[in-house]
Amino acid sequence: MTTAPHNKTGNRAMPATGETLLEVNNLQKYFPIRGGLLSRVVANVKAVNDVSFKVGRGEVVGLVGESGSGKTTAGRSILRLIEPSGGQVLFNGTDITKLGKSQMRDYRREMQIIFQDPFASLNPRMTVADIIGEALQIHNLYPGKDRVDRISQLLERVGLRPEHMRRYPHEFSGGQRQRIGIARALAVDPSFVVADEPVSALDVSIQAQVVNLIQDLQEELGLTMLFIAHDLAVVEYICDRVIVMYLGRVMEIATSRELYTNPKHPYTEALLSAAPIPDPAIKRKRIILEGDIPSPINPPSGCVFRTRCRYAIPDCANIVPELREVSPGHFKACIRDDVL
Ligand SMILES: Nc1ncnc2c1ncn2[C@@H]1O[C@H](COP(=O)(O)OP(=O)(O)OP(=O)(O)O)[C@@H](O)[C@H]1O
Repeated sequence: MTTAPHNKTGNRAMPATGETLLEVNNLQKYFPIRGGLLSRVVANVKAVNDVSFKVGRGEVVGLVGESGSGKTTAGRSILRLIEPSGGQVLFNGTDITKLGKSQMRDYRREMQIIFQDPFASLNPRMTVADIIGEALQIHNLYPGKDRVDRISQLLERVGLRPEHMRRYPHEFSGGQRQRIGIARALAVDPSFVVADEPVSALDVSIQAQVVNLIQDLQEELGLTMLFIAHDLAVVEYICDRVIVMYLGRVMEIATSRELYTNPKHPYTEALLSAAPIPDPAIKRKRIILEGDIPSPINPPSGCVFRTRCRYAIPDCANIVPELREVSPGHFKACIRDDVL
């Protein structure tokens, strides 16, 4: 999306209830790299490294960062679509990383995902009714004729027609497929949804429609959402608060408004400087981030961003900066307070 439409609701600093639904503590996901004849672990890709944050009930929190910063891995680890290597994921106060398969079932219903790629994420051999109905069947919801009614309702709610349920994914455009993916995620009435770059694979001309649909559904159903994106304009529009990630770590957390008007981390400053600004009255100097994101196999010592940071000082190589609150609700992981 090149320009962000006006936020209809205004950014809410805190969820309406102020109650925490999701609490992520020191989440880690390492992918082992094996080598040699015995296929031993020779290194680890530290995709998510010590990530902590909270999401309030009804809140929409953005997770942003360049490609490779660990956003998708974090989202999937939280849902246990992949197993975290360490840390806690408290959902409604229960650490779901400790649950067995059957106990996890009830939580799976509560926690759903909208995938990034609507072409890869829908089984081409299943009809739309089977795709949307699969989770209903697993969880024994809306049995018998109610199931068809439920699927019809969901299709209409996402802007498709009930008769579409007999068709196959290849008969739909990218935007329509993502609508099917949204209907699938919402079928079981989840309270929490991870939207993993839900529009980035879509044609620019239809991205705003799908973002608007997600926002309308979020408000209507009171969903709690983790909205993953690398496009800051989308995040500013839809999110209450934003978490900025870089190389597996959290760099900054703030309300959307605060983050956009008053970034406190050099990485956020650089990301924002590269984003298009819908308001011509706001001027930003473009900061070029030199080089590529380093390898998560062997991340820089100290602050992982220091090798690309224009404010780095020698201490940044030695100190892993803690995420600390620099003003109410505004957190940053940077040892320098004198630059931003
Ligand atoms: N299964 C895997 N095995 C090994 N490394 C992986 C695996 N999945 C992801 N990674 C690595 O983990 C790091 C984080 O990847 P991830 O996809 O979570 O980042 P991202 O911020 O979501 O990026 P993108 O926007 O491109 O999806 C990358 O370096 C990636 O190569």
